Amino acid sequence: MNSSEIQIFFASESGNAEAVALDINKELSRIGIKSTVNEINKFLKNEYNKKTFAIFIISTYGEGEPPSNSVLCFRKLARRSKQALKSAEIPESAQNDSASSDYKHLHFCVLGLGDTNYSRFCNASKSFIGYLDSLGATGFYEHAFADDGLGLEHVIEPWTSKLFEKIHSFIEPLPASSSLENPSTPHQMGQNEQHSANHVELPSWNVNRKYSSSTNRSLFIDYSKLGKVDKLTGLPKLPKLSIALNIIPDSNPIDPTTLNSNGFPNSFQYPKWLFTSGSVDSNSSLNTNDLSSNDPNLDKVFLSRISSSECITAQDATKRTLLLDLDISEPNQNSSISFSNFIGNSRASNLWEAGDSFGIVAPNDPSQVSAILSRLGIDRNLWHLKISISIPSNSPAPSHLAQFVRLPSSPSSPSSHLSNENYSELQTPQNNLLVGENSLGNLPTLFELFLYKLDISSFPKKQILRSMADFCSDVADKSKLLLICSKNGLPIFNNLRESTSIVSLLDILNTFKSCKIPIDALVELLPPLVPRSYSISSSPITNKNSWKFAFNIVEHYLNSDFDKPSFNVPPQNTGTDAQQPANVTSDNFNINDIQNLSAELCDIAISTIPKKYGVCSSWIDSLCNYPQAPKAIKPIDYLQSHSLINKNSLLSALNSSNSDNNSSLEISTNTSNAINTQSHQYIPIFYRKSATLFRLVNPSSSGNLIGTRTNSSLDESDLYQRPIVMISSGTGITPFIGFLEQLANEQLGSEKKLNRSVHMYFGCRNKHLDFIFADKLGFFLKNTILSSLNVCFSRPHLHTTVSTASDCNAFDNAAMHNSSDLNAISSSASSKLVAEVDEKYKYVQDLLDRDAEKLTDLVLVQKARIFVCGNAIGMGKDVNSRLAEILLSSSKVSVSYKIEMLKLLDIETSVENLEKDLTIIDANKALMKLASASRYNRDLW
Ligand SMILES: Cc1cc2nc3c(=O)[nH]c(=O)nc-3n(C[C@H](O)[C@H](O)[C@H](O)COP(=O)(O)O)c2cc1C
Repeated sequence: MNSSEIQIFFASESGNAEAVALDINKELSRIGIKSTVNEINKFLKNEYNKKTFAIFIISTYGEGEPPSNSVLCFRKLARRSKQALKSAEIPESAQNDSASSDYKHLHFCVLGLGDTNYSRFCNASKSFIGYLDSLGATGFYEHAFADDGLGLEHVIEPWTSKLFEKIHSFIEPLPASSSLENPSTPHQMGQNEQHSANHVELPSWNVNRKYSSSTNRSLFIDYSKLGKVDKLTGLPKLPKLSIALNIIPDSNPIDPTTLNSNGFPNSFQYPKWLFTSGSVDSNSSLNTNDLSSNDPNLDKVFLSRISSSECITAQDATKRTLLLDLDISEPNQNSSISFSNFIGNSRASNLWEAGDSFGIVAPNDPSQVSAILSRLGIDRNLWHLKISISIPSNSPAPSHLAQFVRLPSSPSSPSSHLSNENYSELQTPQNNLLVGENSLGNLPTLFELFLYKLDISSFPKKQILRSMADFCSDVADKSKLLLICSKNGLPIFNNLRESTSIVSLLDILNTFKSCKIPIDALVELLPPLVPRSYSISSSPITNKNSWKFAFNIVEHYLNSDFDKPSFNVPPQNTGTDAQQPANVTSDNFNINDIQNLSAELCDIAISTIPKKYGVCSSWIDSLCNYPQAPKAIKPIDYLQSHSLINKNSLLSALNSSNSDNNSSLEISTNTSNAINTQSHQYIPIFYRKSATLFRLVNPSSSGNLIGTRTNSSLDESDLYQRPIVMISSGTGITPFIGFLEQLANEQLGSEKKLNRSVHMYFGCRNKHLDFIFADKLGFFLKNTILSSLNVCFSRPHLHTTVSTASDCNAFDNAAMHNSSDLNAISSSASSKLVAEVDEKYKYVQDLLDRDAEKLTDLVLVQKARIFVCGNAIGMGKDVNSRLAEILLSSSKVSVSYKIEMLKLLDIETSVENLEKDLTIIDANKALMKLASASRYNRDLW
C-alpha cells in the first residue's frame, strides 16, 4: 500500500483525549506517516469515497454521554445509524439510498477514555463504534478502553505502540527527507542542544518554597460506613511490572555536607536532559492546520526569565493571583536554550498570537520527594546518583521514561521487585559500561526523576493501591488497601479521590505504614508529571519577546473528614513476619478487624490543620520576589487619563504598572502599584498551541467565520466587523486582555473607525479584592475598544469599606453600560464605597440571562463570535447550557430569530418548519454549528 494519510479525531471535555490524539499525531509524523488531527465534529465534513484510515479518541462525560463539543457528530451518526439499521430490514430492491454503506471505505479504530467509577464506562466510545459498524465502516485495529480510575496510561501506552506497528505494516512511511526524524535512530541533538548539553551552565532555582505541604499527614478513614463486607469483589488485576532502576555508582558525587537536613541541596541546577528530550510528555501539541505544525522545535522546552512579578489581587482576597512577565528572548547570557534560538529570531515573533498558551515544566516540592524516598527507606547516599532504566526487550517503556532507558534487562539482571535492602545490587558493573560518560548528562538522578517526571501529588490510581497492598507486611494495612481498591470499597475510594484536600501518594504511605513498595515498581506505576498550561495574557503588539500570564496560587485546605482525628497512628502489629507481605486474599478477608480499628482511631485528637499547595503555582510563587499584595486592586478608572491616540499611548497604558514601578524600583511593601522587575529567575517552558485555536483570527477557518452558510460576498476585512462576545470568570480573563490589545492596535492601524462591537462578560468574587485587570478594562472601555463591560461579583459583601478615588456606583453603572457613561459617572464619583452592584447577578450566566435579547441579536443577526474561557466543569458547562436556553427561548418569541435559528441549523425556512417547535437539542446543535464555524470558541480547563 502506498503512503496514505491517517486522520485522527478526538472528542474531549477536559483535554485528555485531545492530548492523546496530538501525541499520536506527533509520533506518526515523527515516523514519517502523514496524519491530521481534528475535533470529531470535523469528521462529518469529510467525504469517504476512497479508502481512508481514521483513529478516534473519545472520552465519556456526564452519565455516559459524549463530551459537549462532540454532541453534533454523535447525534448525526446516531440518526444515520438508526436509518441504516431500519433499511437493513427492508428488502434491498425497495431501498433507494442505503445509509448502511455510508462509511464502507472507512477503516477505523477507537480508543475510549472513561472511568469505571462511573456507571456507564466508556459509553460514548462504545456507542460510536456501534454507529460506524452499522454504517459499513470496518476496523483496522482493535478498539481499546482506558480507565482513568486505574490509570489511563496502562491501556493507552501498549495500545498506541502496537497501533504504530500496525500502521507501519500497511502504510509506507514517507521518504526519510520528508520525515521529521529518522524513527530508527534515537533523538539526535541539534546544534543548540549540543551546545546546551556540553557547554552551558544551566541556571538553578532555590528549593526553599514559601510554603511546604505537610509531609506527615496520615488519614483517618472510616471503614465502618461501608457496613458488612465479607468478601472482596472487583479487585483490579495486579499490574505486571517490568522496569528496573540501575544506579550508576560515583556518577554524581556530591558532598554530603552541602545537603540540608532533608537530604537535598539548597538550590538545584536545571538538569540538561530537561532540554534534550525533544519533547515534553503529554499535552504538548501541534496543530496540523497551521503551516508551522510540523516544526519539531515547537514543543521544545526552553528557558525564560521571569522579568517581573506582581500580585494583582488585594490582601484580603480569598485567592492570590500573580501576574508574571516572561522574557522569552534571552534566557541567560550563556545559554542558547531560548525560544528564538529554536525557532529563529524572525519566526519566533511571528509565530505566536494573543490567545495562545504555553506549558511550564514545574518540579514537585523537593520536601515531598525527600519524604517519599525516606519513607521507602532509600539510602540518602543514592538519592543524587544518576540512574538508568532497563526494561525487558519485548515490553515498551512508559513514554515519559523512555529517554532514560539504556539497557534491556536480561534474566540475570536484578529483578524489578527487589526489596529496598537490595539496592546495592542495582549497581551492576554492566551498567557502567553501557552508560558512557558522555551520556551521563542525559540521565537523571533518582531525586530528579521524582522531582520532574512523576506525578506524586495526585490521588494514586487503583493499580498503585493494588500493588501497594501486596507490599504490606501488616494484615490490617493490606486488607484496608485491598478494600479501598475493590468494588466494595468504591465509596471510600471515591471519597478519597474527590477530597478537596487532595490525598497524595505520601499520605497513603504515611497511613499504611507497613507498606514497603519497591521504588522501581513505584516509578513504573506513577503517572507522568504533566506540565501545567497557561494562557498568554498579552499580545506580540506590546512586546513580541514577552509572555505575560496570570494565575492563582492553588491552596487546598486539609479540612476533609480524613484529616479529623488521627495523626501518626502506630501500625498495628499483628505478629506476622515484618518482611513477609501479609497473606490476605479476597477469600480470607476480614472486615471486622478493620472496623474495630477505625472505631479506636476515632478517639485520637484532632491535630492542627495544614494546607496543601499546587505543584506549579506554589513553585513559581517561591521564585518571585514580588511586593506584598495591595490593599485594594487598581480600580476601573485608574487609567482614565490615558487616551488611545497612537501606539505609544497604547503601550504606555498597557505598561502603566511598570512605569509606576520605575519611579521606585525598591521593593515596596504597601503601595498598590509595586511590582518586582529585578528577578534573575529562569523557568523551563514550551510553546503550546491547541488544536482548537483560540485566536481572534483563526487561519484554519478564516473565510468562514460569519456563519455556516458561507457568504462569498463577505471578504476577509469584513470578518473584522463582526461583533465579539467574550465570556470569562477569574483568571479566564487572561487571553482576553491580549485580544483587547490586539483590537486596540488594529483600531489604531485602520483609517476609518471599525464598526464592530466588542462585549465582555466577566465574573469574580469581589470588586475590590479580585477584579483583576479592572484598570485595563476601564482603559479599553473608555477608548471604545470595549463596547460594553458586564461584570458581576459572587461575594459582593466580602469587603465593605474601602476608600478609593472611584466610586462603586460609578463603577457599577459604567461597567454595565458603555464608555460615555464611564466618563459621565466617574466625574461625579465620591470617595466612599457603599453600594454594591445588583446582587441578582452573581455569575456570568446570570448576566447572560439579563442580556438574553441583546445576545440573541448579536449571535443570530449580527453573526457575532463568542469566546469563553475559564473553568470547564463549573463555568464552561453552565455558560453552554445558558446560551442554548437563551437561543431557544428567543426563537420561541420572535419569528425572525426562529428563521435565523433554522438557517443556522440548515433547515429550510418553510411555513411548516416555522410552525414546528424547536427543542433544547436543536439549540445545542446550533451552538455546535457555531463551534464548527469557529464562532463559538472555548478554552476551558
Ligand atoms: C463529571 C465527569 C463525568 C464523567 N462521566 C463518565 C462516565 O459516565 N463514564 C465513563 O466511563 N467516564 C466518565 N468520566 C471519566 C472521563 O471520561 C475520563 O476522566 C476521561 O479521561 C476524560 O477525558 P477528557 O479529558 O478527554 O475529556 C467522567 C468524568 C467526569 C469529570
